[in-house]
Amino acid sequence: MLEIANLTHSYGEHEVLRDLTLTVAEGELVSIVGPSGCGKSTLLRCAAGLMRPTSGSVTLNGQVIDGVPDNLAVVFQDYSRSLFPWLSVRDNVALPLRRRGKKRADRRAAAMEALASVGLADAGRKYPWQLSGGMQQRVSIARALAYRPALLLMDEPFGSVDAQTREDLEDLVLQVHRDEGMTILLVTHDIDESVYVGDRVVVLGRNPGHVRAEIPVGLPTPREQIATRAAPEFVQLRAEVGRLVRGASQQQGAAAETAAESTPEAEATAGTTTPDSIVKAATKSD
Ligand SMILES: Nc1ncnc2c1ncn2[C@@H]1O[C@H](COP(=O)(O)OP(=O)(O)OP(=O)(O)O)[C@@H](O)[C@H]1O
Repeated sequence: MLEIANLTHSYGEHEVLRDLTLTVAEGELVSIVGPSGCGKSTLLRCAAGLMRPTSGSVTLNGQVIDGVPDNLAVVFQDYSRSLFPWLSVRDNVALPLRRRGKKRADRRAAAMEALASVGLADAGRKYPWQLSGGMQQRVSIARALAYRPALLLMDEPFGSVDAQTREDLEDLVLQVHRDEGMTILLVTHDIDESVYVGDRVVVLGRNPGHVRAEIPVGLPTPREQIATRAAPEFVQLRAEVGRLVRGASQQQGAAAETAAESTPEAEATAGTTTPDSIVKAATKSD
């Protein structure tokens, strides 16, 4: 389904990813974790076709990605910049469906169905700014779900919501993954979350970013927030991933740290998306 081969990316002189190879099978949910600045968002932007890698390739179902493909959706952490404030919630969700060639009434019906699946059946006529942060992120997720992408990319999608909403959204993503067989690549800072939602956890090392380890998560499904997290297998996996991420953080000495320091401009966009890419992602289906 998704094949990332020998991907290298540099911002100017700063090499962020080197020779990274990763395959995601159809219907798989892969979590990506790694120390801050190891290039997780850069990897996702390259996979989304929002950014061209310096070298290497990304192919989706055998097609080289060279621009944002039609059958892909992206959910970013920064929901406040990815919804259009002048469109109702329903129209925000319906907008990308134009690209699917659906009629207006069908687009709206699909949007309402997706909103209902994220518990926002009554919010369709509201505007994004009338909703809480967690609700706005659910709208972003509904928009991605309504589009029924072959591949869903999520960059820290639950990073800005409260703990309870975060758990609800994790379970929603698991449900969609299970019911629709959707292929998902999810970047997170949260080690527990990477194990709880993942079929596989990919740990990135840094300076420059590379695949440090791939850990299959053999936990039974459906998963449940309290029982799954209390299971000895979960506790063991979490410890293993935690050790690998900590090891990756300590991998490089102070010199490498300094070399990896980025410009203020780069920091302004690190871990999120540029305004351009947000607009492109949000309007890619227009
Ligand atoms: N547009 C850009 N221009 C220049 N440098 C950038 C740009 N975007 C990111 N960087 C730099 O590339 C490195 C990797 O950034 P990236 O956001 O991909 O890492 P990350 O693993 O997602 O980080 P975090 O976990 O902190 O969100 C960082 O040093 C960052 O400052």
